[in-house]
Amino acid sequence: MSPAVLEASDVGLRVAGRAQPVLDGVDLVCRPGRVTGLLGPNGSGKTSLLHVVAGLRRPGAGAVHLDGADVHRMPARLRARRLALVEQHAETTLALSVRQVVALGRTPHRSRWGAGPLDGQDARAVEQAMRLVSVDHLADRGWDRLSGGERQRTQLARALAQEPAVLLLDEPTNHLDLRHQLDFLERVRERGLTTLAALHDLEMAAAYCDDVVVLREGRVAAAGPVARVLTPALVADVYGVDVDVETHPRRTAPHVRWNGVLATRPVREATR
Ligand SMILES: Nc1ncnc2c1ncn2[C@@H]1O[C@H](COP(=O)(O)OP(=O)(O)OP(=O)(O)O)[C@@H](O)[C@H]1O
Repeated sequence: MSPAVLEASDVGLRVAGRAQPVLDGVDLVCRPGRVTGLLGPNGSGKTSLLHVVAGLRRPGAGAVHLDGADVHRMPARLRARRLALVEQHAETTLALSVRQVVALGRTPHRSRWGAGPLDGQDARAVEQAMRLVSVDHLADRGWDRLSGGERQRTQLARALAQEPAVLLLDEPTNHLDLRHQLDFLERVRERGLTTLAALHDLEMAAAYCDDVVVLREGRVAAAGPVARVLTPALVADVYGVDVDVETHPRRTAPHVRWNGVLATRPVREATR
């Protein structure tokens, strides 16, 4: 499926029992085929925004459009064909094999009565997705027996098997070792899908994102091309951390080197 434009405009979200909005006036544009990093401290609203953008949570204000169509008015099946979300925690006690978990990604493409074995394009998409993120050797293993990193890669394979136009990733590399982190983000980039990925690692964001959106307390603190936005001043202001942003000697992307927590500026926790 060709990459799409994903736009959120003036999105607001409130939850019962919390005085401050979780999201407030959030604007976001994810351009076709580009990787957009969603950054911000703990509790700044990244997961909530991904859930709104994925159509799982309805915003109290504003709207999300995918190629001009309102995501929250799309039939669920169509939305599931176009948007794939890889959640931060993929816990399950289901006794499914890795292949069966990846095959769940084909559900929105199959007929409602197609519960039997996959064939044709469905089977090809599952095998290709497992190969792409190197879980094909685990295909017959029980999903509940996998390590955290193997699970995370299996969830990416499920999302890729879905053949979406937009890939939404919530801290996709938090269980992965360094090699698999780099490999994972490389594979995501290679797919050329419109991607929105919540990331904590600023160095990874600098290396793999084209654009970033930085949230603070549910609002957009900065947005734009990574090299323009990810500056020492922004990181000091939003995270309360002293960093240098340099030209990497061997890569073209900027390189973020942290020096320590800024003593003079306590990190603001989101008001809970
Ligand atoms: N259903 C809810 N009920 C109450 N508070 C909520 C709810 N959903 C989100 N919040 C609050 O909204 C804020 C944003 O949460 P969210 O999980 O979106 O942040 P995040 O940026 O993804 O955080 P982290 O980096 O820690 O994963 C938090 O303070 C959270 O406690």
